[in-house]
Amino acid sequence: MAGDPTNLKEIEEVARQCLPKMFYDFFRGGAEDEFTLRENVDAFQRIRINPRVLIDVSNINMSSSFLGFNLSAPILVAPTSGHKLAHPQGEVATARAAAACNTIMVQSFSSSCTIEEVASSCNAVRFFQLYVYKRRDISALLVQRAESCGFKAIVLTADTPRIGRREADIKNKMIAIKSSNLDGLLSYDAISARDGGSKLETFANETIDPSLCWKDIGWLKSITKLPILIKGILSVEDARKAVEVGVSGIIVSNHGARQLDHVPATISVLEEVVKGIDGAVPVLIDGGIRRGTDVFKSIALGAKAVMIGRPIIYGLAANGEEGAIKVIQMLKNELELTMALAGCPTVKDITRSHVQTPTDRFRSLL
Ligand SMILES: Cc1cc2nc3c(=O)[nH]c(=O)nc-3n(C[C@H](O)[C@H](O)[C@H](O)COP(=O)(O)O)c2cc1C
Ligand SMILES: CC(C)CC(=O)C(=O)O
Repeated sequence: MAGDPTNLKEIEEVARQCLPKMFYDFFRGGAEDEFTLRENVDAFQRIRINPRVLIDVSNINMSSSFLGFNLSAPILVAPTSGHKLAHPQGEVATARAAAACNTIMVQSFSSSCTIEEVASSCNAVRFFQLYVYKRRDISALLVQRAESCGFKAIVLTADTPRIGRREADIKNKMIAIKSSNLDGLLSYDAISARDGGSKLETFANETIDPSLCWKDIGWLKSITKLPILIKGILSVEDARKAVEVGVSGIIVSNHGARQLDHVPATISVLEEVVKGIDGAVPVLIDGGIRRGTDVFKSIALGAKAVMIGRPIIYGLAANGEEGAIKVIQMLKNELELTMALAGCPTVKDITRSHVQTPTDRFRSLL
């Protein structure tokens, strides 16, 4: 890879140089002032690791599982739209990278490659992320296609009744990402012909159903047998509701800070969400995970595993499937070293006492 990057930040820089400005800005950007975008990363840096010594760390085992599926490490690929804007092979390259690393990819509803193309590209466990459209028949059809193509879970994104205000996309007049999944079902022509603003925003707001609410989980359950995860939970109240309606897992996420600015960094609410549901279902987290130490901190605060969004796209842009593999491998290598240096030979050995949060420091002063 150009410049031989040694960390995810440097891969982002290679990607920036490869990508047209409109697409780099779309991938990188957050909502409005990007306060939460910075917080997602900064909040990890306010957490300290408490290492333990004189523990045999000659063998580090990062293997983990989620919903009964084995993972080589507790790191999954988050759903992100439009991978062909990053690389001509799009999500097929991403899926192969996830498979090569023995992890799970969540394919976006707004993917450039179809559900069927991704399913036939490799033999790996895949989940499907769902947006519920005003045209429920379209969303139902995509769920059925995913189920018949062997996807193993539906990830319902709950934080996008409308798209957040992403000012770079507005300035750049961002195109509406063409999702092949919608070929023959919806036309982009009317939107492409419009002037001004982000066409992605116009398209999303015209299609996504803002009336989606808790009772609709019943509808989703009626059309699929797959386990359902809810993505976009930031409060204990909503996490409890998700458990009440019978989901199989929760994803603490603020959509990579692309929806509502000034919501908390995901890592700062993880622990209360996990405690609030008392282990009823497993909890994943995404947002700002850029180092193996971030994965370690997330596990210590109760996540079953993490998901990564932008870094995968940057890897793809920099070097296709190999680039995405490099991203996952880098994080895995960093996690492995972190576990060794912190005295944790297995993922189960990572406990709450291995980290110190700002709240812990405040309490110790009282
Ligand atoms: C370019 C981009 C596209 C995204 N597309 C989707 C999407 O289609 N569906 C979804 O649920 N989340 C989407 N997300 C949010 C991610 O799933 C994830 O929550 C976020 O990227 C995690 O933060 P990180 O990028 O800091 O790792 C997208 C994020 C980015 C950056
Ligand atoms: C089509 C969009 C809503 C995709 C998305 O989730 C994002 O860009 O964050």
